[in-house]
Amino acid sequence: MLSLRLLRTSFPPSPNLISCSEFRPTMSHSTPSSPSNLLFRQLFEKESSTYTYLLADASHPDKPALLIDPVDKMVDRDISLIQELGLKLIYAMNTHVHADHVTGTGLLKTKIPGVKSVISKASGSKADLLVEPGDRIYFGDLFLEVRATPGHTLGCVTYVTGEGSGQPQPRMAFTGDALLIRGCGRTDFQGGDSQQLYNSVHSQIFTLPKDTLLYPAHDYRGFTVSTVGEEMRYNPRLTKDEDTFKSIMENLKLAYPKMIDIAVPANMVCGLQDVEARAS
Ligand SMILES: N[C@@H](CCC(=O)N[C@@H](CSS)C(=O)NCC(=O)O)C(=O)O
Ligand SMILES: [Fe+2]
Repeated sequence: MLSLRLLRTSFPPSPNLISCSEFRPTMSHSTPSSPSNLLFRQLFEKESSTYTYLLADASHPDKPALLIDPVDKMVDRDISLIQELGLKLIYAMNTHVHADHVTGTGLLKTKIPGVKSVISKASGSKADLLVEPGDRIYFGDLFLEVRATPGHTLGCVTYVTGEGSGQPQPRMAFTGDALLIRGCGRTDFQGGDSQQLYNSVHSQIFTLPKDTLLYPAHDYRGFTVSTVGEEMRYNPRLTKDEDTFKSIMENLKLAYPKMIDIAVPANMVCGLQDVEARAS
C-alpha cells in the first residue's frame, strides 16, 4: 500500500470528526472552487443493477476525477467517457467488497497508469489507499469525506461530498449498499449485522442535512436518487424501530448473489487477482 496519508486537514473538522487525514494528490492549482465545479455522472451496469459514479473538479486545469464502484465489464465505457470529457482519473474507489460483481478498480489501474485504488481499511482488502472514518479524499479542490457505515458488510463506507476551499458544493452521499432507495443492503453474509446497519444509517446518514442527495450502489426498481429527508420519511425498513428492522432483515429470503464466490475473492484484492496471477 502506498503511504499517501500526507497531512492533517487545514479545514475546521466537522463535529463528528475526531481525526481527519487528507489524501491529496500533488497538484499546484489552488484557485477557489465555485458551486459549479463538480462534474458528476451517474452510470449504470444492468446485469448487476450497479451504479458507478464519476466525479471531477471541472475547474481545475487537470480536471482530476474519481470513480466510485466501477464494474469490471464497464471499464471501457468509463474510460471512453473520461477521455471524452478530458478528465484525469486519479482514484478508483469502492464503497465495500461487492458480492454481486467484480470491481473495475484493478482493470482501471492496468489501463490508466497512476490510478490508485481505494477501499476502507475495515474491509480487510488490498488497495493502494485504505481509508478510515474522517479521511478526506481530495480531487482538485473538492473532496469526499469517509463515513463508516458497516452492517451490510463489515467494511462498508459512505463517501460524502465536502465543501472544497470553503465554497458551497452539492451535498451528496454515496451510500454503497448501506442505504438503498426505499431499502437497504442485506445483512446475511460478509460480516453483515442488522443492528449495526440500523445504527450506521441512523447515526451516519440520517444525521446529514435533509436535502443531501443519496446515491446508492444499486437499484432494482428504476430509482436513481433520493434524499436524506425522503428516506427518513419513506424508507420502509429504516423508518421502523430497531426490533422491527431486525425482523424484516431476517425474513428477506433473498437468493445469494449469483457471482458471490467469484466476486468476493476478486474484490478482496480490488479486482487485481487475474493481473497478479498473470505476473507471477
Ligand atoms: N440478485 C442479485 C443480488 C441481489 C442482492 O442480493 N443485492 C444486494 C446488494 S449486492 S451485495 C442487497 O443487499 N439487496 C438488498 C435487497 O433488499 O434487495 C445477484 O444475484 O447478483
Ligand atoms: Fe454489497
